[in-house]
Amino acid sequence: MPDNQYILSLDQGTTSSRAIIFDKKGDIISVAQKEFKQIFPKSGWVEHNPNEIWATQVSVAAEAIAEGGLTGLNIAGIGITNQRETTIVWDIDTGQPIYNAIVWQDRRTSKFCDKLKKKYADLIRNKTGLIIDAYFSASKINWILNNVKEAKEKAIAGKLKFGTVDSWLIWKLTRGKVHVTDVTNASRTMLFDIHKLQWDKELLEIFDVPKSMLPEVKSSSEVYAKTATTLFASKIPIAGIAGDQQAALFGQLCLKKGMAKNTYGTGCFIVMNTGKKPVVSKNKLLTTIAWKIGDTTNYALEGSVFIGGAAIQWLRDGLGIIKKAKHTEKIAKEVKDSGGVVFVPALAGLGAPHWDQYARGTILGLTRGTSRGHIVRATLEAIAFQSYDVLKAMEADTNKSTKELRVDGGASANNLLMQIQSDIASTQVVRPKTMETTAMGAAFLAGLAVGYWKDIDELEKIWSVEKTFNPDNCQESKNRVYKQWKKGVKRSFSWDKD
Ligand SMILES: Nc1ncnc2c1ncn2[C@@H]1O[C@H](COP(=O)(O)OP(=O)(O)O)[C@@H](O)[C@H]1O
Ligand SMILES: O=P(O)(O)OC[C@H](O)CO
Repeated sequence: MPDNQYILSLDQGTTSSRAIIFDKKGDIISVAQKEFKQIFPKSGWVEHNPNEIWATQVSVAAEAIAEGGLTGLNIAGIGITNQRETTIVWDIDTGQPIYNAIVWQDRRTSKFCDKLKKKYADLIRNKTGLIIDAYFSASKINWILNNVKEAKEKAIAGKLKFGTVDSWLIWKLTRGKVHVTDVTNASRTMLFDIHKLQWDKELLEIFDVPKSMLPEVKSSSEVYAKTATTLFASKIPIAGIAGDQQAALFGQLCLKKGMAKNTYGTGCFIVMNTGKKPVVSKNKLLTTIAWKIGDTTNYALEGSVFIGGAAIQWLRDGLGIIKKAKHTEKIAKEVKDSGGVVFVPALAGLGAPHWDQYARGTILGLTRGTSRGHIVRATLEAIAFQSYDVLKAMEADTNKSTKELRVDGGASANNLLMQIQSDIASTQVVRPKTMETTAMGAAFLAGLAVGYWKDIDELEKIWSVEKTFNPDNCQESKNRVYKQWKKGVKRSFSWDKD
């Protein structure tokens, strides 16, 4: 591979599209990022404009290439990583989406999912590893087909395509020639059998989705297609795809069974590599596909916490008690503990391991002595406690204690939060030097496919530690606050149910 070659990673997230160029040492050459509009048509509904997703993504890609002083000829391969579950349906005749992208956070299909739970909970869990919830793509496709004029007829006639964001981007990058996804994204649709690695006929019937709409499912690291020449003035191989949480697991090099990472972004996503066999959770975690490279499929357990850093945003934008997210560390240090305050940030229901879509945010234990510091500290504790609840469930499922948790995402910059996490979970919390682990994971997958990096050993040399947080030994106080937390969580359950 000549020296002037790089890997371009497209990281299409919930709030922004980013493009990052990596060199062989894993160093970042350039980054470009654009936010796009969040559309909230009704309470609980969240949409994106797929054309805006595409426009922002392609423009940041061009910007990153130009900023690095490069052209398409310098890009050895493209890796794509994306917000998962978000559902796009488009018409192959017009090339246009028939509805906005329905975002993973969207709750409009909750009632439909409630009905399905009664009959299909076990069947769906056994085939897909998932717990029935509006979070996943299947009920969102069903909604589009039943609510957009003529959609059902067009779908039956084979005129519509469905894709998670990776599929949509590849469709656009190839000017409508290639309709693919990878196993990690497919495993989040609720239509994919994670054991047989294929779309499942029975699930397609339950959700009333014609098979012709679905993309071909590929591994996470192979050349799927080349970009259309008109885009980057050269045909660049698209060579890696993974959902963003799986990409982060790979980018954190959690390649061995038992290794786990937590991404502290808007939500918290804790994912543990469980090796070559899927582990069926007895504790309401999701079984999902970590990646497939060659013929080898790696599985993972995942716990998604819906509100993580978003709780900090709420302190800033909702309550107005902080000016910047990063101020939380200093403010929380003004008090020695949360003074008995417990904040359960169930602002969008509770995800793993509770799965209560009717839970709502709860602040308990207020007294006249409660200060802003207590509430801010309770918020940081809540992020750590929610993640710990998931970790405990993982430990119970795998019969092993977690020795090390690798961390990334915006809120992992908060040293106090990381220390609280280490203390409460009694585990080492390890923050890497390169925090762009999601983009890096997709770059690694693409780079392996095109021979930019030879093998995993070469990747191991790239990842390095920035800071390690070691747990304190205050078991007694830990037990006390955790007990209070559990009490608070119970109080938040079913709050919004009639
Ligand atoms: N120093 C900090 N302390 C606590 N939370 C932070 C800090 N910096 C950023 N955050 C939170 O991290 C989130 C942004 O992280 P990011 O990884 O960019 O999220 P996403 O990819 O989900 O958009 C925001 O919700 C923000 O409130
Ligand atoms: O875009 P993020 O980083 O908020 O991640 C979204 C997840 O993939 C949803 O499952």
